[in-house]
Amino acid sequence: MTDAHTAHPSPTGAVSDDFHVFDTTLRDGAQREGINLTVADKLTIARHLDDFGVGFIEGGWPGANPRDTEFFQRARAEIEFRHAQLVAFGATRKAGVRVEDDPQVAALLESGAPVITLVAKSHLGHVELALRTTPEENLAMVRDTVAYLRDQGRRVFLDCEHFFDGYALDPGYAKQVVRTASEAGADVVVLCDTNGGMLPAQITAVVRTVLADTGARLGIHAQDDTGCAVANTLAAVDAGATHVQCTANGYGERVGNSNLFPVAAALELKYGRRVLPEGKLAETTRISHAIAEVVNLTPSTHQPYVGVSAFAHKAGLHASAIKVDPDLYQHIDPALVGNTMRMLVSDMAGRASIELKGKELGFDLGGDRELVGRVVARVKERELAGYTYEAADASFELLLREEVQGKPLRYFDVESWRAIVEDRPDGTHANEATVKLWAKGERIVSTAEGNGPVNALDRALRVGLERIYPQLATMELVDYKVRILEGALGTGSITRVLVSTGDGRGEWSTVGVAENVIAASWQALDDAYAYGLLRAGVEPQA
Ligand SMILES: CC(=O)SCCNC(=O)CCNC(=O)[C@H](O)C(C)(C)COP(=O)(O)OP(=O)(O)OC[C@H]1O[C@@H](n2cnc3c(N)ncnc32)[C@H](O)[C@@H]1OP(=O)(O)O
Ligand SMILES: CC(=O)C(=O)O
Repeated sequence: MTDAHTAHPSPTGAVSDDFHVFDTTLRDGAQREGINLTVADKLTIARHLDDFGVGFIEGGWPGANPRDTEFFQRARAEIEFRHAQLVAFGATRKAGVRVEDDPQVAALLESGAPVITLVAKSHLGHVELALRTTPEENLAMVRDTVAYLRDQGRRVFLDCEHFFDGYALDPGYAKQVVRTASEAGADVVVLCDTNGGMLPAQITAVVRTVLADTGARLGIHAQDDTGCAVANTLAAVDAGATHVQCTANGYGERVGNSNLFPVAAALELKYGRRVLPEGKLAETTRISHAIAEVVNLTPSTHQPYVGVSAFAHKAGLHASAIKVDPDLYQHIDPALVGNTMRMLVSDMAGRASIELKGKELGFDLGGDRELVGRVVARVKERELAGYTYEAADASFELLLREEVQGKPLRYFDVESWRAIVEDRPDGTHANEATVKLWAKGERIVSTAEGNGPVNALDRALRVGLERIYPQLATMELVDYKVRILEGALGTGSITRVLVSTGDGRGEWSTVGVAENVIAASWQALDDAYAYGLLRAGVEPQA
């Protein structure tokens, strides 16, 4: 027998083998509805995961489809893993087939992966109904496949599918599968909550008993069907599991898998266990978002630790305590996971929220209670009218500057604007807008067409102003959202428009509210360009 550790030494930057963070984004994560990865996507994600510092990256099922087979060929040739070992996933040999003759097992070896995870049945119902074989043959399938792959110099982990449900049905048989795998040479036997129906207390009790009764090294693989996958993973660790299987952002079959990022953060920060290379925890937010980008899913804003809202504070009472010490309303310092604290301004804000937000924007408002009180009152009044400042930081900053300086910040004054939509007999529409403005003492009358009335208005405004403010040429609208606030009033409802604008260096958001969607859009555009010019360092009008 070749020793797997000798044949495939760990990458130089790997953390201790005593505890495994095992990632299965490229296998179980790829089983999520809506994720369709190319080989190039898989290679990119593998690089991100290696960069993060997980110990094992399960790359897929070689032989199951050409993409996974190619992934292993290319990963070996193209990626120099610094922290992780590549893992190939597959099943135990088929019932009644010699392991040497099973093409699926041969494909696992051909993948060249130094580590192989085998999925095996440990639930008697599955042995009888899904495998259509006997309990004894299932044990032989486990024994033969593990021993054969070990003989071929591979390190082997064994996933016991449906372990917890199987244990409830027949604990003796479930444990026999664990012992068989361990005795045949599996380094870790992973107990899987495949249907994801378990709760943390059940996991702790079963893992503790199986560990005591078998002495095998145990791992945990938890699906998230009860919303407890992360809790179940940690419950297994509490009971002695030393190998956790997770996926980036919790992607996985059905509702998902145990989320790698909160699990790694909890292990490092709450358990005090070093599971990532030095300095890598602070990369958590970046890696989470980078992987979301590759799989083409918007990162969840409310994901623990890494979401943009994970350390965003809205309530005035929270802000008043945070002003004294951020730890009073935060379970960790966000910088530990590469995230940042943010203050949200809304009608739930109090003085402290405004002071902290002001500080974030570079204003020291601490000494002026009267000023801060005025800003709080204005925000509450405007939010009642339909404005929302938590989603429109730039409009809030303009409001704040107006209160601080005692007058609005103006780059241009509006005499009037007009937008026309012409319905033509052939069903098409012509959209035209005219704006009349004053800027730097000059009267400007500008007309433009657009693919809608708001676009025409936007273009007329820019065309008119660009000669005076050439900085506007770098700015573009990147998002436009409309929301009807009083649905019951139908077409007479109040409309809120949120606009995001970018200048190649960053983005900012502004808000407008009116009974008329075009008037609300105009307000948001007016703020957007005023804020953009402020960002560009242009002096406002006196
Ligand atoms: C819990 C999990 O998520 S495990 C991961 C599951 N992932 C996937 O299934 C994705 C990749 N799968 C595939 O591409 C295909 O299902 C393949 C290539 C693996 C197999 O395809 P097919 O040969 O057409 O078989 P099919 O998918 O219909 O059925 C699976 C077969 O494996 C057998 N099988 C299931 N589990 C095991 C096991 N642990 N050990 C051995 N055989 C098994 C089944 O009994 C069935 O056998 P049969 O063909 O004799 O009926
Ligand atoms: C192996 C696996 O993905 C499961 O049992 O859920």
